[in-house]
Amino acid sequence: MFSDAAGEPPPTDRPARLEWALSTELRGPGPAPEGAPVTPPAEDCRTLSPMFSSGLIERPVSWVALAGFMGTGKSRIGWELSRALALHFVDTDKLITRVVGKSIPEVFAQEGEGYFRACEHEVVRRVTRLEHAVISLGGGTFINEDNRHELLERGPVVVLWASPETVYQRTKHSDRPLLRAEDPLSKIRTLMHEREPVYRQGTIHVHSDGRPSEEIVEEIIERLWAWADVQQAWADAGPERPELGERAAD
Ligand SMILES: Nc1ncnc2c1ncn2[C@@H]1O[C@H](COP(=O)(O)OP(=O)(O)OP(=O)(O)O)[C@@H](O)[C@H]1O
Ligand SMILES: O=C(O)C1=C[C@@H](O)[C@@H](O)[C@H](O)C1
Ligand SMILES: [Mg+2]
Repeated sequence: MFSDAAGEPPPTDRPARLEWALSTELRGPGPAPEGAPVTPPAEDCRTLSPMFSSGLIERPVSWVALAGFMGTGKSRIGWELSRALALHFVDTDKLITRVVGKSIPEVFAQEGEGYFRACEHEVVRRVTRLEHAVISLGGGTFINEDNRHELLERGPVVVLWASPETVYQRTKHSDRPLLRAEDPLSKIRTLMHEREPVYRQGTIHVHSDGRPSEEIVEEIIERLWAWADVQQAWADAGPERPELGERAAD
């Protein structure tokens, strides 16, 4: 279960295991997440083109993270965005399951949510050091203040939004420990309401309700170009530039 593509067993201590999981994750795109198109773009085989870090591919950013509530599409859209931008793809939930060697429901049940959140923080520290990557976060990752600060310092964070009803439809057949309830739709509404002010602190906000993934990816790329243009204008303006706290394209 834990051998990588080369058949090597993973290391047993956690930091080395995290490095191992990151390096295998970065080796290539791996399988598409649930629901994503089965056939990747023609130029994308198991590994990215050597052009991807050479400056020959025009893209608005070389690092971006996706945040938002469960079921808003971070994993699926992140993977498709990474293919469109020819960037590596890291899904932090998936990375944690690889490092810990348990599914997320198992981690929550056997190790506790606190342990999961500690893993999440460690993973954020590592993924913010990566280059050429699209990072799909877990639904709660951006809620932690330290994580949020580190992510926003690193680059743009695109927040995906969907209505509680859409989230319910997209998650009802899967096991998300925080949505296990007699009335999952009410649980979604309550948790979303609590988290909404925090998600609003993202850089760019994109709605995913009733929209095909291609359209969402296209909008994200357009908004990232607009954001990058503003960053460039600030950089060109030199020391007289406006406050860097201001954010574009929302
Ligand atoms: N735009 C979309 N249209 C239709 N289905 C979608 C769309 N985006 C995502 N989905 C589907 O919704 C389900 C949940 O999506 P996904 O796993 O990407 O959400 P997530 O935000 O990563 O959730 P989590 O926070 O729990 O990891 C998947 O089956 C996915 O294929
Ligand atoms: O919103 C959350 O807190 C979570 C979302 C999922 O992505 C997983 O990270 C886990 O189920 C917790
Ligand atoms: Mg996900």
